[in-house]
Amino acid sequence: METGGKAGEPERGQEKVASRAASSRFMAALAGERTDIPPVWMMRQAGRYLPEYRAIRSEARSFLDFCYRPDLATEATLQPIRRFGFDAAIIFSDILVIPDGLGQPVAFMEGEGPRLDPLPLDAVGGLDLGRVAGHLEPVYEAISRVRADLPPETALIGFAGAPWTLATYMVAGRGSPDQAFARLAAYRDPDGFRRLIDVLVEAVSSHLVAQFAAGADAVQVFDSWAGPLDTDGFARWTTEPMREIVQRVRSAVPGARIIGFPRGAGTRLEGFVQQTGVDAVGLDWSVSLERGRALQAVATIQGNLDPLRLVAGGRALDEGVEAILSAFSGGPFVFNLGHGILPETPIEHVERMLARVRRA
Ligand SMILES: Cc1c2[nH]c(c1CCC(=O)O)Cc1[nH]c(c(CCC(=O)O)c1C)Cc1[nH]c(c(CCC(=O)O)c1C)Cc1[nH]c(c(C)c1CCC(=O)O)C2
Repeated sequence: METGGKAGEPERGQEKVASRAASSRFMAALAGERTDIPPVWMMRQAGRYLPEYRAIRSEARSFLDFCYRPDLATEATLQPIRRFGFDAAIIFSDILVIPDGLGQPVAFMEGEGPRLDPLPLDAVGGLDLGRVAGHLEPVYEAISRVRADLPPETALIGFAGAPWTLATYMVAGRGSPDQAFARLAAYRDPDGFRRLIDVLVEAVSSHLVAQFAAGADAVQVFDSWAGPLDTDGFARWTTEPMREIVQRVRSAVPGARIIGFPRGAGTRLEGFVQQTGVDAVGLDWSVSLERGRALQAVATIQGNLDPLRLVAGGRALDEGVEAILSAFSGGPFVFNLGHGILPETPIEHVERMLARVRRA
């Protein structure tokens, strides 16, 4: 592994958090090092494309019940590591455990995605921050078990949804492609919306700190719906809350490694990185290779293969992988998809991608 700091790098990596996977390729990349072979993992790497996941999925009454069963969550987290030997495991859970923990119950409808009773902004005071840590205890238990079972060179990633993305589900009660409902709510009642975001900043920060305490080596914050925000909204609801989360987590866990993933941020990525202080930034597949390379001067980048190339296989896959490797291998880089792996992805395509990334 080569070491070489990044240009313009502030005092990053001075105080290192005690990490079981401190010597791993993945942790080196998060520290700003260029590695000989890029570390690789996949968003949604545990899940329905794996027969062994489908086999244990029916053991739980519901998807959230599955997430809250440490035995099942541990097994699902380890499955893709055993099969593919990724450089990092990500704890099997969901971003919506936070609203569920705050007392806004979440249900997953087969084939329809999540459903919540929509939260009116004047009911934000009824959310119960005191409930979250106890409710999420099974997640921390699963993290401890996974860390104990993982090879030391495999990093364990904890995660949370970003406040804006969580808020979109909480106020609308479901997902939507443009988040019109949440954007309108934020325009009509910015003070009420701010109160919701403030509650979520606190819940997300505590959840991330607790995941580090349980054994996570790094964390990723998913802002899956950052894209539809306008310039002012992006600053208020994505960048500013993330800046505060980074600050809070690092004050509790010095040297904590944090990956931000503001999906759809486009031209706003540089500002996001500089203003939040994240160690690494996830790139969706719409981010050009040139922009990605420019970002490596300020942060480690992670991404950004179109998950449909992985479904297609063949030339589409090979060319996509090669283009990313040749553009990004000269700087700090974690190979990943630009969003989660799709359930219809053939396993042989994942093997082919890994062989190319590792030049095996
Ligand atoms: C928005 C969001 C959610 N969850 C998540 C996000 C952010 C990333 C993104 O944008 O996709 C994040 C998430 N969800 C899940 C993980 C596990 C770790 C991993 O392997 O990456 C992670 C990191 C498991 C899951 N979360 C979900 C599944 C599928 C449910 C099942 O297996 O029955 C899994 C494996 C369900 C889920 N969970 C969510 C939705 C919208 C859905 C339904 C859509 C779908 O089915 O893919 C909310």
